Amino acid sequence: MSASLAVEVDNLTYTFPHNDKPSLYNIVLNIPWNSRTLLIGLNGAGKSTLLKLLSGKHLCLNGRILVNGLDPFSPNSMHKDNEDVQITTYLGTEWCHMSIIDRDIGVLELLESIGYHHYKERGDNLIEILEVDVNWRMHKLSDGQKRRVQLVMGLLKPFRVLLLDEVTVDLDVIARSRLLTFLKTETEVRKCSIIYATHIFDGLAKWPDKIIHLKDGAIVSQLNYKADVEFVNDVGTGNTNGKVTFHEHNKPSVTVTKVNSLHPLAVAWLKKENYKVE
Ligand SMILES: Nc1ncnc2c1ncn2[C@@H]1O[C@H](COP(=O)(O)OP(=O)(O)OP(=O)(O)O)[C@@H](O)[C@H]1O
Repeated sequence: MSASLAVEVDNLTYTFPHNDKPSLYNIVLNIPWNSRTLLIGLNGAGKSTLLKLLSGKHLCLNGRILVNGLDPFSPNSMHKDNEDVQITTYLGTEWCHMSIIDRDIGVLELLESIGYHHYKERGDNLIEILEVDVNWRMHKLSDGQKRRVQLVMGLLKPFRVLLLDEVTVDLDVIARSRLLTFLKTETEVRKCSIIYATHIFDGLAKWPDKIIHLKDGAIVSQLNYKADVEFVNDVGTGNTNGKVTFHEHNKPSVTVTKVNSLHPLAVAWLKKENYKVE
């Protein structure tokens, strides 16, 4: 089945049972294939609720949601398509807290239990990117190492639509940057799209195609990244915290001055971790 858009949402309003107020209002979204969308918003803005609805975790009663042309709540949407690709992969909070990751179990055993042999080439690529050692035992790992194993597991099967709800908080900057590069390449080389909700913007300057700002359950702004956003040097003011200027009738419609950040230093240090300690 071939859907012309990765995700289509029309007039979606969602209220949790026993809540008075909707958590999402009148959401309209058209996400094309081969795209990367960032969701930005304060705590409680509705990012997770939107991703959960797209993943079929909640039933949408008001409005229409199609992911790969299918209602995500219908059982058909869970099936793989004929290229052995999972329609939706949702990596969010509950997934982060799965109990298996704290058990006394080896990484290889864990991966084999979810089809490592079937997806061996992709699995080995992810293992290398996320620097996972298949001989590790889960209960002896740090939080970040556990998350890296989990990401290998979560991404082992190719997806059509990946919904990421801030799952990179535990990763060091190198692992995060390699993961983001892997995901970007995925959307460039095969038919798939990613929607990523995050509060961490370091290293994302060249990543998205689209940025969506959610506020109190509503989409209040959207930018098509390439056309709308330009990074400029801040000449003369000495401002190092960054300045954003909105231009009403121009393209790009937003200019962002380059900012001072410790992110490049952290990347440089961690990339050459094989220093000898004196
Ligand atoms: N299970 C639930 N039952 C009732 N209300 C909920 C539930 N989950 C979320 N909400 C409400 O829905 C609104 C949106 O929450 P949501 O978790 O989508 O925000 P978010 O943008 O993901 O926030 P954060 O950045 O903190 O993760 C909030 O007002 C929240 O209180």
